[in-house]
Amino acid sequence: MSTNIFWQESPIGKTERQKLLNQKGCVVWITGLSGSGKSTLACSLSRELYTRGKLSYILDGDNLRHGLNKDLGFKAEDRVENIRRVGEVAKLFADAGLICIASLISPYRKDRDAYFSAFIKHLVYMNMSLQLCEARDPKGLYKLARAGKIKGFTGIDDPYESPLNCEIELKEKEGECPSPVTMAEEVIAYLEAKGFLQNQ
Ligand SMILES: Nc1ncnc2c1ncn2[C@@H]1O[C@H](COP(=O)(O)OS(=O)(=O)O)[C@@H](OP(=O)(O)O)[C@H]1O
Ligand SMILES: Nc1ncnc2c1ncn2[C@@H]1O[C@H](COP(=O)(O)OP(=O)(O)O)[C@@H](O)[C@H]1O
Repeated sequence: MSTNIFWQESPIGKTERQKLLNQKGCVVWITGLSGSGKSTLACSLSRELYTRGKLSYILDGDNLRHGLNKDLGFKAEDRVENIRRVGEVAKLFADAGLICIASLISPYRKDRDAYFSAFIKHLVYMNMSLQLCEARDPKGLYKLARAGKIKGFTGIDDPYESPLNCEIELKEKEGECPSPVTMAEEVIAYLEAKGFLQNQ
C-alpha cells in the first residue's frame, strides 16, 4: 500500500481533450460467456464508430492476458484482479477522451458493479445461451472443458452471474443471433441518444 502520495493535476483536462477529439470519452463494457460474440461486437462497434469519425479503443480480455494480465489465471481472485485492472485502464482511456470498449467475460456481478457504480455506465450483456456458445466453440475450449481438460471454465464448472441491470441486452431471436453490424448499430443508437457521439 502506498502512503504519502498526492494527486498531480494535469494542465489539460478531460473537457479540453474531448473538444480536441470532438467526442465524449466513455466506457462501453461488454460481458458474456466465452463465444457469446463479445470480441465480434467490439470489433464491429469500433469499425462503425471509426466510419463516423469517432475514436475508440478495444480492451479485449483475451488480448490483455498476453501482456498486462499475463500473470493472471482463471481462479476467482485472478478474475477479480483482471476486472479491477481492466476497469482502471478503461477509466484512463475514457478520461483521455476515447470511447473505450472493454470486452471481457467479467463473470462476477459484484466486481462489475464495483466499477459500474463508479464510472462505467454502459453495460452491454451478450445474453447468448450456453448451447449457442458451445455450438460455436471457435477455440475448442468448451470441448476441452467438457472433457475435463480445462478446469473452472465459465458456464461449465465456473459461474457466470448474469447482470440484473444493464443498458443494452443483446440476445437471440427465435434461435437466431442478430448480425454483428445490427448489434453494433443498437449500441451506437444508444450512445447517440445519450449524447456521447455529439461534437463537443
Ligand atoms: N477457464 C476459463 N474460463 C473462461 N475463459 C477461459 C478459461 N481459460 C481460458 N479462457 C479464455 O480466456 C478468455 C477470457 O478471458 P477474460 O479475461 O475475458 O476472462 S474473465 O473476465 O477474467 O473471466 C476466453 O476468451 P473469450 O472466448 O473471448 O471470452 C477464453 O478464450
Ligand atoms: N452476431 C454473430 N452472428 C454469428 N456469429 C457470430 C456473431 N458474433 C460472433 N459470432 C461468431 O461466434 C464465435 C465467437 O465470437 P467471439 O466474438 O469470439 O466471442 P467471445 O469474444 O465472446 O468469445 C466466432 O466464431 C464468431 O465469428
